[in-house]
Amino acid sequence: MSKVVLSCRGLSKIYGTGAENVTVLNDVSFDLAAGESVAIVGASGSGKSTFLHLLGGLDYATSGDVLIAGRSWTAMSEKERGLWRNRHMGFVYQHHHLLPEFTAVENVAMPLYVRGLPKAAADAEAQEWLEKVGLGHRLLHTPAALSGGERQRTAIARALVTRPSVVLADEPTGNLDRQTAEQVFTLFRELSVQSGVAFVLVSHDPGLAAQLDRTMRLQDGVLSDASL
Ligand SMILES: Nc1ncnc2c1ncn2[C@@H]1O[C@H](COP(=O)(O)OP(=O)(O)OP(=O)(O)O)[C@@H](O)[C@H]1O
Repeated sequence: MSKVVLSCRGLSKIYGTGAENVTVLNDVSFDLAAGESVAIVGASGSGKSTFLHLLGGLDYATSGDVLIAGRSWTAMSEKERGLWRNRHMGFVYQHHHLLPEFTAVENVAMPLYVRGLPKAAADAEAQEWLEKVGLGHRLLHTPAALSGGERQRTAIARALVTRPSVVLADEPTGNLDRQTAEQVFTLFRELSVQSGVAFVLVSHDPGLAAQLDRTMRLQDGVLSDASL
């Protein structure tokens, strides 16, 4: 059995209090092995983004816990969470979240600067990743001078440059046209497989979900295997 890199145990999330409350996650338990990929599907409002935020330690569960590489988010301070995310996790969202005043290389190198890597070494790593996503000819462009697909490829390079254990992706190609979305997603999946990164994808697109190892459905607060 391969190593578990992400484990959630009895995870619940209730928004609001009293009669107004909404139970979005109800006692969810789930393990992800190193290098494994899973798609989370579910109707709009079923709690997919909430779940992803909790997996990334970006929000607080009402009860239960998430462990990343063996460490629990609830046992960490905000500062420790930031360091642990930088060490173990990559994130890609529907919107690229690139910093507008920095070049593609600097955007990709940003998590390495945060780690304290000297700029020249970080930029060299970032350049390698931009070449892997087919943007070796766009190194010094700022986000405004990149196409939508190029921005998402830059965001993918930034998520993988730290060689994380887990990547969380929330509709990573949701803003792209169908053909570009498929190309960008296939590249993302292939690079994750090559790097041995575990992958959690939230997507409305069954075609993308089908490319991953497993599909799980979130419905009425319960996470279940969608193939059953
Ligand atoms: N801060 C909040 N306070 C109260 N309710 C919230 C909050 N954030 C989300 N919700 C509710 O929790 C439920 C789940 O929201 P979430 O965004 O996780 O769903 P989703 O499955 O990602 O939806 P979509 O596919 O439309 O993006 C929704 O009913 C939403 O209204």
